[in-house]
Amino acid sequence: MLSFEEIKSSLEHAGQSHVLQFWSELSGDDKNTFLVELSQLDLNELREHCERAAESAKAYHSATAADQQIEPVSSEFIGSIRKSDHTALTGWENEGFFQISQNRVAVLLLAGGQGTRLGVSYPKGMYNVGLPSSKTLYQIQAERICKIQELANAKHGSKCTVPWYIMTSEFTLDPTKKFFQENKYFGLDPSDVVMFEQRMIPAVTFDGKVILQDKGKIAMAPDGNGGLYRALVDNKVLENMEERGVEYLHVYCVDNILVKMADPIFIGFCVSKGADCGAKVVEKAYPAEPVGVVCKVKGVYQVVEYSELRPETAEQRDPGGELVYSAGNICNHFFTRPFLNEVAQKFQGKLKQHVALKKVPFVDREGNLVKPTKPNGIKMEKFVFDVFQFSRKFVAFEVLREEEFSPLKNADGAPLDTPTTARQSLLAQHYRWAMAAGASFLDAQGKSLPPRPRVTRDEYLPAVCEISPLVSFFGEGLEQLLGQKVLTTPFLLDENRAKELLQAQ
Ligand SMILES: CC(=O)N[C@H]1[C@@H](OP(=O)(O)OP(=O)(O)OC[C@H]2O[C@@H](n3ccc(=O)[nH]c3=O)[C@H](O)[C@@H]2O)O[C@H](CO)[C@@H](O)[C@@H]1O
Repeated sequence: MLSFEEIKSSLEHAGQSHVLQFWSELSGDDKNTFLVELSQLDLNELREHCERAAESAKAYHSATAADQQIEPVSSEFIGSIRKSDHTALTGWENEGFFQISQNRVAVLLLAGGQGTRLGVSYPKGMYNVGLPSSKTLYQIQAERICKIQELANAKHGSKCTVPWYIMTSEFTLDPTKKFFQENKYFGLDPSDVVMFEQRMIPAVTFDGKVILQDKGKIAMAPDGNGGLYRALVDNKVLENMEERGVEYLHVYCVDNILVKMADPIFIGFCVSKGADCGAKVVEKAYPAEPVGVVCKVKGVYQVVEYSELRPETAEQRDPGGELVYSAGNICNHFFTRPFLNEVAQKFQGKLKQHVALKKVPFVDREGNLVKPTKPNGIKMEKFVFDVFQFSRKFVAFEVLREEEFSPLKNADGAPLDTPTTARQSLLAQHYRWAMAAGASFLDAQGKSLPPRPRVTRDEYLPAVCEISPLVSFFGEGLEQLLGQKVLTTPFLLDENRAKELLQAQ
């Protein structure tokens, strides 16, 4: 820990001496806590950070939009589930399973966000969207890892591991760790779940002053999901991957209830194409949908984030009436370990800083706590996809929204991306799987329910059917369990029920 004098002089040097303006009013304990916090700041970079933030704030409104010199990616460039034949899909899947069975594949969860829009005080992964099983997002994801290992083992006679790397932040590390411990890591080996923390950076006023959220506390925020690359270095995560022989990473965000972790088709597609970097996309649903778009900027593949895409660009349509910028980013990325190494060594300091203007509570000069009603602060964030530009071979892969994308962003009451839409998406998918396996449903009074094999989350679901990932990941293996079965809604297929169904045959 640095001494008070050292910190004082560094803050003066950075033009931030106001940070200590209430020092004399703090208790001994508060002084200590504050010194610890200040010692952890990168004081050498503080001046540059504050100056850059102030410049960004000035440039924010006058800036040439990030989406200038933007071109759509051609549809031929994008690999696609919909447009590929059975042979191609099976080939990629086999390749993916082979790599998994050889311990070359890991998944990496971005879980450092604060989930402000959802409005919960705990990590989003701990959210229970109200499924019959009451499973949380973390549990669903953990069980998918168990299952993918089992499927790869069954195919290749292996005993493989898919390590789970989880990037957390100061907000999410402790509760996430505790939650996993309390739940015995949902059946995974704790040594294969590697949690690490991203850095936090100070929020700054429009004129470049660090914001005090309390007399002895700076307003800090995680450095964006692109903080991943620095966090990989800080926490020696790439070394851990190398020791385990991991070559391919599937990086994903916490809130998509349909995420296909370590998806063998996606991994196999990227590996077969010799890609070092890849992204899954879905067709954008409507122009203002809050998803980034995969496109080219100045000839280089990139994602332009929804917050930086002008409405007039988002609304452009081709002569057939389709959105021109329709390749919606679902925050599912593929990276090779060598590519991540290169990014970590050469490029992570060069990643673009994105500016978000936020309402940041602060203490004024008199020491009163103020909750601003309009934005007063700047939070700088890096984005995980900003490394695509450094890729030698980038590929995009289009998947089906109803099978793979239903994010939880907003609290119930909002029209989309809520606990209700997430729950409905999963239940609709599981109902379709049961139908495809040959099941039919009765209501609680024993009356037969009309089949709707192609139902989606936006339609009326005739029956409630939830299938544990420990029983089936992709809908596989259900004919044997559910074929010709008449099931009563609500129906929960967990491992015990699966055993009973097998024994009854
Ligand atoms: C920058 C980014 O990736 N944007 C994507 C993100 O947008 P969106 O704005 O929804 O991004 P979120 O804020 O939800 O963050 C995405 C993920 O990154 C994590 N996180 C966020 C901030 C942070 O400092 N640390 C951290 O780990 C979150 O926990 C989450 O798992 O998902 C959308 C799909 O749902 C995509 O269309 C957007 O292009």
